[in-house]
Amino acid sequence: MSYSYGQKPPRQPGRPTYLPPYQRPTHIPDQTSSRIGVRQHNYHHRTNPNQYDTVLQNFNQMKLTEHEQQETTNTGINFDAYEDIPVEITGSDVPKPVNTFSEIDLGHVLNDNIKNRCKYVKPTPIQRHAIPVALAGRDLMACAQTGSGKTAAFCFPIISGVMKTTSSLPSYGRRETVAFPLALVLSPTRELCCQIFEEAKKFCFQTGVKVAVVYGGAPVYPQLRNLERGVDILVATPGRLTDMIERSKVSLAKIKYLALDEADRMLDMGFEPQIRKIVERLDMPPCGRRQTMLFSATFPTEIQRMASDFLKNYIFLSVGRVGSSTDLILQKIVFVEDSEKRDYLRNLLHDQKAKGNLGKNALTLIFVETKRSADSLENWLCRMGFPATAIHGDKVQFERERALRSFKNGATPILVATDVASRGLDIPRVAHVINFDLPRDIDSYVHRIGRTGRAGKSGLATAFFNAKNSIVAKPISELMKEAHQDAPGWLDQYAESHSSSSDYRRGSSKFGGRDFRSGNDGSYGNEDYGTTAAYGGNADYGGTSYGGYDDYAPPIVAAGVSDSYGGFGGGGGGYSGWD
Ligand SMILES: Nc1ncnc2c1ncn2[C@@H]1O[C@H](COP(=O)(O)OP(=O)(O)OP(=O)(O)O)[C@@H](O)[C@H]1O
Repeated sequence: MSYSYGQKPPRQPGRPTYLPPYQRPTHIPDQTSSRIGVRQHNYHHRTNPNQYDTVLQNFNQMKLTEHEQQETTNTGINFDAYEDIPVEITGSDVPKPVNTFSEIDLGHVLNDNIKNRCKYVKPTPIQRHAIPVALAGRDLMACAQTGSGKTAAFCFPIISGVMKTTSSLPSYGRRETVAFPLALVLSPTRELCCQIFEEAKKFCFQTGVKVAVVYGGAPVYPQLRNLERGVDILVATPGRLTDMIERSKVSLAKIKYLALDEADRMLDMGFEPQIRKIVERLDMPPCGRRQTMLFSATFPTEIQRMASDFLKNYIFLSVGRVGSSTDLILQKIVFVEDSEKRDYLRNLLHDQKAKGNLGKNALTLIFVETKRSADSLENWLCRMGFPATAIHGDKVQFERERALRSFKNGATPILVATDVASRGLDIPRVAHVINFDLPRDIDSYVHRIGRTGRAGKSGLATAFFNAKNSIVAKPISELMKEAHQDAPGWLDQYAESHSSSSDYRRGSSKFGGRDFRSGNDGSYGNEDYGTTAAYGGNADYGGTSYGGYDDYAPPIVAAGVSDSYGGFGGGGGGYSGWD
């Protein structure tokens, strides 16, 4: 069955036809496109007819100027966007937040780097709260919205702590055969690992602190050579790190600081055993003798409970509702059947290009579900004349890096990606995220759309929805409303029809909005975790969510991995396909 966009989709009798805001004729005349073939008269407002248009107008006012598009520094951050954000801190003896970097004793050189190299004028809310907690030596579980500066929030205290430690240690006089880092930062993907490494190097300039990186898919010898020169802070993906530890190239015996970025991903099904091995069964000092910090934008209750094994007397900090998206991202959801997605996408991209309403240098990131569909969509886009490239877990690392580079520098301003690019990547000019295929859980959606609207800038996120995506109808609708955006009425109808089914998971109140130790009774700071009713019997982390995310598939030996391990004389054994 086929129908044109804007007509009532099948099997939802009574649903008002939804017309996306950018296609509406009123208020913003130049947003209407004949290309997309919308029947404008079909649109009926549900509640407040102007609400969505107002958001769009706001977006247009906020949209990236060409100057902003080109800038690579962070002076343009819109801190006002974060000022009235709700903050929840639980735990005992919580250190006071700060308002400025100069209030924090990070040391002269690091402060200088923050100010002059990074051009950070003042700390973001997560930094204001997390840095004092970390500097006080406390363990921390921290959640804050995508693009709000979590990397610096864990890097600054670690660098500062390492600087104090290294000054009392002899400097590396010769090449070491075993590296003994003082700090370990773990991240789930190779690209994120490289990004954290680059950020950390920038922060460490002239501090004397040595940063190194190890990640899968890349030749192992250059990484080993760097380690031999000495390393204070090691940024790593778990697979390659485990391999290096088992081959006695790295020892964790001197670790004082452990940070897990995207911690919920690192501890979810399939990956938890590998993290547990690194943190609990190799030579890492135990909980209490190291400082542990976990960061993410999403933190399901069940994962919080698991993560608490790695922490001692920790502080839970959430800035913004955990798992929420920022108001800076204008979310649009359009009903498109699978068979019509490509046509819709083509028209959308043509339209975007013709109007230039996202800025001349805008980058567009398109998420699909599988590696195969990433390749296929990339090919199709290129055939249609769009400059596109693709990134996914079946590409060898060289191809992945090349694709990302050509996207970042604008040579191919369209990137088709699987979830391998959904978390953490900070690409300033991403103005539009398109969920060509919606993910099956709301957390992935939050991370994906979070590739735009970063560091106080605005962004646009469009999702193609059809009946197959009913599982996320309710959480997306809630997320949109929470971000003061109008979810279409038909989405709520899908949400209602689906909410009673057994595989529904993660309504907005369920997936870690607060410290799991708190329970529902507000008894914050309960250290004996007596209020476990908050997570007991929680079935919302059901097993259906992870199938299909091929880049995050549970451990398998990927082709690229065995290549890169050739130099070690064989496969790494148990090395996972997820970096
Ligand atoms: N205090 C600050 N002032 C200005 N810019 C900042 C500040 N802190 C961080 N940034 C910038 O904000 C951007 C987003 O930061 P970062 O990548 O750490 O976000 P994040 O919270 O880790 O996001 P995600 O959840 O997607 O991983 C980066 O470009 C970073 O340089």
